Amino acid sequence: MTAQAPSPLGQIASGSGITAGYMSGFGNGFETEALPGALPVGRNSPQKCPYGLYAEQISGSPFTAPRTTNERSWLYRIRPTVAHWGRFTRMAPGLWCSAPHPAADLPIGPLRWDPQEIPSEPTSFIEGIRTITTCGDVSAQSGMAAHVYVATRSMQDQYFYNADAEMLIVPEQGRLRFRTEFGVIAIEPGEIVVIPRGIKFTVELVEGSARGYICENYGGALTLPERGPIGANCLANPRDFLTPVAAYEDRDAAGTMMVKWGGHLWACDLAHSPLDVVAWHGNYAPYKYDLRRYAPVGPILFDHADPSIFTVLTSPSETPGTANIDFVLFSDRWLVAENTFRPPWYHINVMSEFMGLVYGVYDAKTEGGFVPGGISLHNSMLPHGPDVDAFEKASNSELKPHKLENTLAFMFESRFPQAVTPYAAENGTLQRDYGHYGAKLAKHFDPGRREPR
Ligand SMILES: O=C(O)Cc1cc(O)ccc1O
Ligand SMILES: [Fe+2]
Repeated sequence: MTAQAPSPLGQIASGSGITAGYMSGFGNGFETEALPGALPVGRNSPQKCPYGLYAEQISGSPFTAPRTTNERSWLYRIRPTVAHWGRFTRMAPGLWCSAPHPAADLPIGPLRWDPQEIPSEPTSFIEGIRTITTCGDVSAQSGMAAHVYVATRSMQDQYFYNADAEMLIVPEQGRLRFRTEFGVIAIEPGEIVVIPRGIKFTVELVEGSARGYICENYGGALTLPERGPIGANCLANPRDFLTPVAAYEDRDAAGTMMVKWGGHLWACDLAHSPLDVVAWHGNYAPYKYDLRRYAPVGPILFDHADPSIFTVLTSPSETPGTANIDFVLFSDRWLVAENTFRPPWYHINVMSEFMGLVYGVYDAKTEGGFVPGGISLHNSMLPHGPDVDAFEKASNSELKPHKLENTLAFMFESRFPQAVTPYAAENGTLQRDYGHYGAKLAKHFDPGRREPR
């Protein structure tokens, strides 16, 4: 299980453009060092660590979790986290909310949003987090919040960690560089990054601005779904998940540490960078994944399979098969099913469905309403399905093999109903007439007409 990686020697420098190095595999026990010999051999806690480093363990699971879900890493760092600390004060509540949060006063029904606007004033990744929905309860470690982020500047001497949740980030516009305690992760639209709870990072913009989606997972760590009879290959393959090699900065400069804890943001002054981990080993670490490497499996003769067939990652709950969150992908694929209504069927789902679009057109909807950067929310047990144009097209077109191309939509699907934040309901991006698309579906019933079975 252990992957030995080539380590870049030396330190990371902000904006230096050094190529990020990665190790491959999902949930592996990795080991990596940015200075030769920085990792203690054969033990975790020697009396003195190499190079005068401090040893620190981060436990992502209870110590006693079964081996399959037991997560921890050992970090060898210039200062332990207690030294990257000060007197924290609560930051003003911005637009980042946690569950339970009061729901907007909206009638029940399908909801859809235009893209959130990218502000003209300087806005960092953390400042630009706008919560759209929340569900579950952050302090019960179950449920999630779905956010959009908008950013126009890099975080400068600002560091952050989320004690409440693991963060799954789905960029829609703009490349980002996550400088983390564990190393550097660079991502672009089409890729995702997952930062587990408690891991410190700062976010730099590579271009002028950025926008995307975040699933803040309060519950069980995201993991690969079982493949069952699909076998050992396809869907998201473990080797395509990439974890960074160790990279550190030894930098004594004034900065700010921000922590999200108990549903609030806290900040304190720092005198040195906390990204000071020279070497680490373990299986609790951030990772990235290129969604275009996802190998979809689907119906090859007739019918439309349940979208769970496109699950990339799942956050399990205590109830088998009942996910806290499923992260589901709708990407390029061939539609070949014969005598089949090929788009998603009309649907009422006990799970709630938050959808985003990175690029292209989503096949249940006519082009234009659900656009990249937009959102739809089909909440628990609320009906939804193709609009009238999509229905007519799919019911009448010739069923040749057809490729859905250059499309990337996704769903954060949760067992919990999602509460829309007052911000999302009132900021002007909610499409007021979306809820009525069903009324346009004509009656086709004719007792004298019978389609062949
Ligand atoms: O609502 C949606 O568009 C998501 C979805 C996709 C699909 O292929 C089947 C069911 C479903 O809910
Ligand atoms: Fe659905």
